[in-house]
Amino acid sequence: MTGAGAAMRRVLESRERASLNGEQVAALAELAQRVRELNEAVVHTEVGADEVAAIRDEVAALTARLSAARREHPPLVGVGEDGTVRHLASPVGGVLNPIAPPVAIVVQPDGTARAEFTLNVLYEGPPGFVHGGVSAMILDQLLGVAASANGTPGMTATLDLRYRRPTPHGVPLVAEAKVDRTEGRKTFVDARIIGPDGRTTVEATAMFVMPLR
Ligand SMILES: CCCCCCCC(=O)SCCNC(=O)CCNC(=O)[C@H](O)C(C)(C)COP(=O)(O)OP(=O)(O)OC[C@H]1O[C@@H](n2cnc3c(N)ncnc32)[C@H](O)[C@@H]1OP(=O)(O)O
Repeated sequence: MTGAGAAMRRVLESRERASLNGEQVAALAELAQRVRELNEAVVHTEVGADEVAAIRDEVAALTARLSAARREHPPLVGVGEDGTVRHLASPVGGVLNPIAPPVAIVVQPDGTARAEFTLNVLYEGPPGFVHGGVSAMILDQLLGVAASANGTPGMTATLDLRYRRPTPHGVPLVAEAKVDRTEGRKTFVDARIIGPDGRTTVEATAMFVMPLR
């Protein structure tokens, strides 16, 4: 394991996070997907007040059933040689997190972290467009994955954003991030979100710093 990977493992182990096997992850990921669909249905529903009240009570009963056995912290899956962590409950693409936008990040052979995704109305800011904070969150994660894939993971120390034009929701988007350079414990990474017309909507530059301990 690289020094960076070992350092990130120390950071995560100090949080006492459990690992799940593939079968457990798949089962909970399916549950999370059903809850995502529920979330969207809540925003769009036009059913009457009595039906809303009945559904509210059913949802409360389901929450009580799930809470019958609880972990103290959300689980993680593994730390790779480069320090890459699969954070199952991440608010960006975490398969167990029902509020996570569906952003699956893939690292390409040249080190670019890339994701193709479509955001629904749950992530709306201005009508018809993605909330700027959601774009920032997705870019922060993508930038962090690129830094990790470079063998230089760290904590976000700075995140600079330039919102060039509104990012539409309900259409396919692409986001990419790539390391520009490293200076000691600092890693500088650039990223952007690209709309369906091929034009950049948001640009970001971040500096990640590997904590000493
Ligand atoms: C694969 C998973 C991807 C995950 C992606 C998501 C990542 C996240 O969301 S991380 C959460 C958000 N970020 C945070 O909470 C970070 C909070 N801050 C910290 O933990 C610390 O301040 C940390 C680790 C950034 C730096 O702490 P520390 O190691 O003590 O840094 P320190 O020794 O003071 O500084 C190291 C260098 O970095 C510089 N630096 C540190 N912080 C900053 C900053 N905010 N701005 C500019 N420069 C900074 C210092 O000036 C110093 O530079 P030099 O070596 O040239 O003098």
